[in-house]
Amino acid sequence: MAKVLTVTLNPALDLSVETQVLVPGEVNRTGNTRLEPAGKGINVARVLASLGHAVTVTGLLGEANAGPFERLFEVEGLDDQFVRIPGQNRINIKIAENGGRMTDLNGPGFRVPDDVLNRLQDRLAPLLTTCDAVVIAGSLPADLPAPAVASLVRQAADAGKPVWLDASGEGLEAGLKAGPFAVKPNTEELSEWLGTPLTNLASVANAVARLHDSGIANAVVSMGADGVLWSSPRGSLRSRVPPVPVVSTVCAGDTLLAGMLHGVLAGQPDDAVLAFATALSAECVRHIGVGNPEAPDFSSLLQQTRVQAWPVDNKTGEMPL
Ligand SMILES: Nc1ncnc2c1ncn2[C@@H]1O[C@H](COP(=O)(O)OP(=O)(O)OP(=O)(O)O)[C@@H](O)[C@H]1O
Ligand SMILES: O=P(O)(O)OC[C@@]1(O)O[C@H](CO)[C@@H](O)[C@@H]1O
Repeated sequence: MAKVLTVTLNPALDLSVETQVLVPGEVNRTGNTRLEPAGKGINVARVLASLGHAVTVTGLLGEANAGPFERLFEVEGLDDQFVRIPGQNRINIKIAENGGRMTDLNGPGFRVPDDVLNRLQDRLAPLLTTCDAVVIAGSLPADLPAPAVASLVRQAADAGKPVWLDASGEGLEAGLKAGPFAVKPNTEELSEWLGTPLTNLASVANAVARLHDSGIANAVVSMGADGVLWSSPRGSLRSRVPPVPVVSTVCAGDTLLAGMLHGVLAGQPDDAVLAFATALSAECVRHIGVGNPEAPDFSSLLQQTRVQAWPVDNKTGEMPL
């Protein structure tokens, strides 16, 4: 099994709430609620650890409410190398309505000290000597400038490690310029990066071609219920998800990324990598929290997941997602 380092610059306690249709401005009675330490890199780490990998988690962690995170790292066997900073980790609210609609309320995060990037890079340096891959995932705290993502991607790439990047907005734009090995935007994030709406598979493929033009070897585009498009130097594959009841789609992208990294590091064939990662992300949406590879019916989900080759240069036609 591999050694993976995940970087989370803006962790969050996720407050997940299941409810009927939300009526703004009214008292709404909820179903299940759960408060859990999260943030994209931490979610990826949990899935990778459950798949048997040795995972180190780093990034920035607010000291004021670090306790639940520290307990999670201990229980899940994650090596905690977070840089502590003053202040609170944000609380993000995830409202899952029983009709499948999700509403995310994500906070800006803590204020960071001036020397924080140097401290983080000092922490990363020895960790980069021993890991097989690096995941940099999630947003930046409000006052950490986006070029910080580029600095971290470059540091890991200069150490010879493949970087898997999952960022959005300015962080994505800056990070892409530093040449990560793989990037996992969803269609919304990719559309924002490109500055054009993505309405069909041909437009997604066009955006993916632009990622390749800018030097990115692996583009993994998550398209929600429409599955995944993975384009690499070996070609393009498109997966379709198995039918599942949807409770919460939060963490589905993180689960997908972890599943992809798991298969790639194991040297599995591309279609098997994508099928496994897609099935695991579909498992994830059936409940709150990250995907569970030990789900009793996981092999059935995997069997129902379809993967087909997709010609990325096919930019004609109005092929629906
Ligand atoms: N309704 C659904 N049914 C089955 N699978 C789904 C559904 N929604 C998402 N998935 C699976 O999860 C993957 C990731 O979902 P999505 O594109 O929403 O990621 P994301 O926006 O990055 O998620 P997040 O950032 O909340 O982790 C999809 O590509 C798909 O494989
Ligand atoms: O605000 P960001 O950092 O972009 O996203 C944070 C977040 O929405 O991502 C995870 C799901 O992918 C959640 O655990 C967390 O709340």
